Amino acid sequence: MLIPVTLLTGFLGSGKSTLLSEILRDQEFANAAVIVNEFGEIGLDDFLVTHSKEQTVAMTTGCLCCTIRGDITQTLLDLFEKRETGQISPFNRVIIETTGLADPAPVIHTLVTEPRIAKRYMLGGVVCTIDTVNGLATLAKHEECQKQIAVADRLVYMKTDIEVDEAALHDLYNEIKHLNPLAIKQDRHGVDFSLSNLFDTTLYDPKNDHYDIARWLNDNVLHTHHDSHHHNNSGIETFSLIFDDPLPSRAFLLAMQLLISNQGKDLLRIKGIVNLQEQSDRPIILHGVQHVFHEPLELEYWPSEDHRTRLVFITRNIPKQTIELFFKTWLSYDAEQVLEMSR
Ligand SMILES: Nc1nc2c(ncn2[C@@H]2O[C@H](COP(=O)(O)OP(=O)(O)OP(=O)(O)O)[C@@H](O)[C@H]2O)c(=O)[nH]1
Repeated sequence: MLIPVTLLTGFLGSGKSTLLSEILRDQEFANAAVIVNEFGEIGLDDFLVTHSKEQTVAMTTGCLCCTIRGDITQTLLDLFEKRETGQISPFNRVIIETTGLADPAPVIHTLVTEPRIAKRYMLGGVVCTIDTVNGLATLAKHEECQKQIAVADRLVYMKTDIEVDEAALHDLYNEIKHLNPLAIKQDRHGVDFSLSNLFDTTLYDPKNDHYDIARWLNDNVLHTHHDSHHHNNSGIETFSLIFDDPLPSRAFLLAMQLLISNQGKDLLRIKGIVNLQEQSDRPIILHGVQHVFHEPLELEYWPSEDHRTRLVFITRNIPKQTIELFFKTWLSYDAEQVLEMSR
């Protein structure tokens, strides 16, 4: 059983620590281990220190972007080791709070690509807090904030108990909907706010013991409201591609590889389920963040009646038409042409 790791992101002062201490006060998350990247300052909530001391690791080695990959690997391995040897209580999940300025991508890369980590942990999702009081201004000024929002699975609107200009709030919600229509959004002070909904956003649904593609892709948002072609100044957009017929494996996988190696940094996130001609009864699950891809997962069976290939993209400055045309071109080649081009 892999231990899920949830990344808690959000801009400086947006409420990450506040949300985290709330999580740790909840009985349901009593067995969570916490890693805090402090960026050279001590900001741990008192509660957190007293209640889950031995399971809280503070990393103060500097800028997350530069040091995180080595650090996070070592920290996660140490935690696991201590868990195995009984030095700390057997945590069942890990929450990593990143610094406000950090790009979540390096942490996700580490989780997915470092083999010792991938054997013990899995990405349980990315949660991003949003400061509804200062959000619009921050979004306009900081590209990394837009990116944090774009790659998140769950967004939490914080500080909604503070009165702000209705029109500004409306603009903020709109802006966020365009940056990330797929993420499930919650109002921290809303009546139906639920901490449990922030976790376990993976394909496998442990409650019902099956793969839940619809929940994972959450792409019905795109189909019902049309794809988000709205261009704001961030250039970030979300769209899905659907292929009705099974795809030729070689052409498809090569196209995917080319796309990732050439456009990787602007493919903020790709998720999908793929029907390949050669193995049409066993779908392939794709999951990537920028130029890093999980080893494609092969399912034994189709989780639902829908056997179409469905790919969801969150891109920056790559319009849907470009990707669509790219696949169309590749998939139109016959096997021999593809073989020729892959040499
Ligand atoms: N009224 C109100 N205040 C909040 C809420 N969330 C956070 N705050 C306050 O906002 C300030 C910043 O919150 P933190 O939780 O420290 O934010 P952070 O994202 O961890 O900040 P950094 O660690 O600096 O990146 C604190 O003074 C919090 O008490 C909220 O929902 N309502």
